[in-house]
Amino acid sequence: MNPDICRERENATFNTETLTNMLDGSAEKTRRRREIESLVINDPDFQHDDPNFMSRSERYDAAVKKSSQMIMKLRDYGISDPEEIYFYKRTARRTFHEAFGLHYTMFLPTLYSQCTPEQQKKWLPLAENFKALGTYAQTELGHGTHIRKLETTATYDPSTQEFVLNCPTVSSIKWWPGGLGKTSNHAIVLAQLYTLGKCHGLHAFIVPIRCMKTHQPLPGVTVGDIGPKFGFEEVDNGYLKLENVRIPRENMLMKYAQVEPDGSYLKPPSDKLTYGTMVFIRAMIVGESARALSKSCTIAIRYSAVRHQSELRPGEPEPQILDYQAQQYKLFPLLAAAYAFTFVGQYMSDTYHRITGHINQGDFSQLPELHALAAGLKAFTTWTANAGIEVCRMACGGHGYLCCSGLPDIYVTFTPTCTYEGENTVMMLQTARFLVKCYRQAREGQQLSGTVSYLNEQQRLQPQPVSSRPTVVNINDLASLVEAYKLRAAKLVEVAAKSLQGELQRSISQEDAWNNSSIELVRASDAHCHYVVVELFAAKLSEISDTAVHSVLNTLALLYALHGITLNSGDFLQLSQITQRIKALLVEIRPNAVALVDSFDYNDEMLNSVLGRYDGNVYESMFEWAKRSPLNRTEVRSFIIFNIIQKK
Ligand SMILES: CCCCCCCCCCCCCCCC(=O)SCCNC(=O)CCNC(=O)[C@H](O)C(C)(C)COP(=O)(O)OP(=O)(O)OC[C@H]1O[C@@H](n2cnc3c(N)ncnc32)[C@H](O)[C@@H]1OP(=O)(O)O
Ligand SMILES: Cc1cc2nc3c(=O)[nH]c(=O)nc-3n(C[C@H](O)[C@H](O)[C@H](O)COP(=O)(O)OP(=O)(O)OC[C@H]3O[C@@H](n4cnc5c(N)ncnc54)[C@H](O)[C@@H]3O)c2cc1C
Repeated sequence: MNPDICRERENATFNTETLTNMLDGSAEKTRRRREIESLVINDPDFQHDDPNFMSRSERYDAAVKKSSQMIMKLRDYGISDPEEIYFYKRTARRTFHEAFGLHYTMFLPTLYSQCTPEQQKKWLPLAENFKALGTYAQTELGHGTHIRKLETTATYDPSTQEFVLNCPTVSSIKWWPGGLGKTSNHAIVLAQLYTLGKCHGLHAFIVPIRCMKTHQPLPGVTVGDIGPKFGFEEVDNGYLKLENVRIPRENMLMKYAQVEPDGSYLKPPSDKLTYGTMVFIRAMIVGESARALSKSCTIAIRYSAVRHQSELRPGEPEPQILDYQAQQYKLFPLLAAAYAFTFVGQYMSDTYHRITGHINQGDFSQLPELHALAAGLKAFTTWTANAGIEVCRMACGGHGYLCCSGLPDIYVTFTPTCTYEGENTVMMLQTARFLVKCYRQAREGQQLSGTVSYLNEQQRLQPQPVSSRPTVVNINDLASLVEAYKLRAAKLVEVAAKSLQGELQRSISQEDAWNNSSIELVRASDAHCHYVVVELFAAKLSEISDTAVHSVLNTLALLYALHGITLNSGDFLQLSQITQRIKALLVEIRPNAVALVDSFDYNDEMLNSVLGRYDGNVYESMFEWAKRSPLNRTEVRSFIIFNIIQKK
């Protein structure tokens, strides 16, 4: 064990196991999670070479094999709890996505949430036993964001009681769905529904695309892989062109909307229920932001504890780079964000399941807030985590740029979260749409609830416009900082609403006024989400009984909130002493930095990083890893070229 990293652990002021248990929910949950992870770690079937030593085709084949092995093994172990399945798969896939990922994350959830009981009876056994292997095909070459303009059509033919599916143009070819290219034999296809000559907008259909016996594409189906990407090399994101493909009427997901045998259309309680799977994934992505950022912090902070470089004081030994204030200022606010997002991810998941429970009982009243919250927090946390992973990589110097550091793989796997499941700017504008509506309701005296109730407070404090009120912040008191973030959010929502109002008074259209206020609208959503994160972090602290853990997390929460103020100082009165306070907090956090990342409890296999190894023996393992590179399998490779050059 590296002596530096041993010393770091000896210096901690709290018990990492206590914090790990808190993050898991209990000591028993920690035990069970580790037990499940050890099933993977100790399984020779999952000991394979680094995918970075493989070609794209080899990586895809290995991913399919791993997905298949996981299915068999989970069955053999009798593991069926969704959270335990997630622990098992997360350990097995390490930093990469799995070939059957979309089947689990979107195809199955869509069947669960949008099939009638009769349809579930038919499709769930097929899908849960992987006979029907599916994906979620919504995006087309011409449209990803603007789904109301998707062009694929499903036209009902009452004479045969079938839908006829077509991609009428090049731009209507389905493009991007994960697992579509080579893996899936079915797809949930989002298409414009036409019946009795009328278009009823986007609806979801189960479309067989490959033969379940031969896996060959079915008649009328052109399908394939879209080619190499920035990352996601294990995933066969694909294209799908449908030409007069006929499916039975029963293949339209009819829990909310129906087409009768004669072609008559029965509309849903809300036309946004078709969008439900997207809200689910957005909500879950918030937790993924926390995991990607906490892994990156674990790697960068452990490495910073064992890396010695440069000279702090002449003549003294090279210090640990973690002792540089600049290094701390890079990493510790990200560590704080990783904890903040861990708590927000738990809150978002709980809120999603609570509200969808009400929706399943027919109460749709909280759907707009769920959509706005999931959209905003997905954008806010992925943008922060995405940038943070890069900071962690660069904080590791040259070795961070090696694949064996784990950081490039974490980055290229995580970065599309800012785009897929709703491009982040578009998501922030969706949240702004909800905030402006709530602001107007508050001004009319309506009582708001949930995360926007602060907009009522702002009205009671009239007539002073929020923007004129001084932001007096007690920089040592988290409650005071929460208030500052609340005031900032209220102020920026008011600024955005007034910008819209001003544009409208210039008698331009609502749409143009909206577009001309987009900067203020996105800033208002960002401020709202930032307030929600700080508020939730503070609320979580009130649940912690262990004084040592409470103290270290309180320090992180203060750092997160104060650092956020310095990043947005234009919105707060730049309090000069904040920088000094931040420096003092960095010093406070320094002895606990390694223990704080240890508490995330990532085992080396899942971290997949020679820099972030628990034992800190980075150089030895880097050298061993490099020697395994395929290029090193022969001592001399292109001697023919050398000979040609030498002959010249
Ligand atoms: C097992 C688990 C593991 C988890 C582990 C996680 C890891 C996960 C790995 C996954 C691996 C890759 C997975 C990528 C998979 C894709 O990327 S799938 C494709 C994703 N595509 C998108 O997200 C498209 C984004 N675009 C949209 O959602 C819509 O076009 C927009 C932007 C919301 C606009 O929709 P629109 O119909 O034009 O609506 P708009 O006119 O803006 O608003 C109309 C009203 O509808 C409301 N509305 C809009 N959308 C919604 C909605 N969804 N709900 C409710 N209301 C809504 C608006 O709020 C508005 O309400 P009001 O203000 O009128 O009251
Ligand atoms: C790795 C990966 C996996 C994916 N998996 C799937 C999948 O499984 N299934 C599936 O259906 N799709 C999938 N997608 C597609 C993904 O959902 C879309 O790429 C995403 O919704 C963004 O849409 P777009 O590509 O059309 O971007 P665009 O909307 O064209 O974005 C381009 C720019 O236009 C801006 N813009 C667009 N509209 C507005 C607006 N109204 N106001 C202001 N700015 C705007 C955006 O902010 C952005 O800056 C995947 C994508 C990736 C990268």
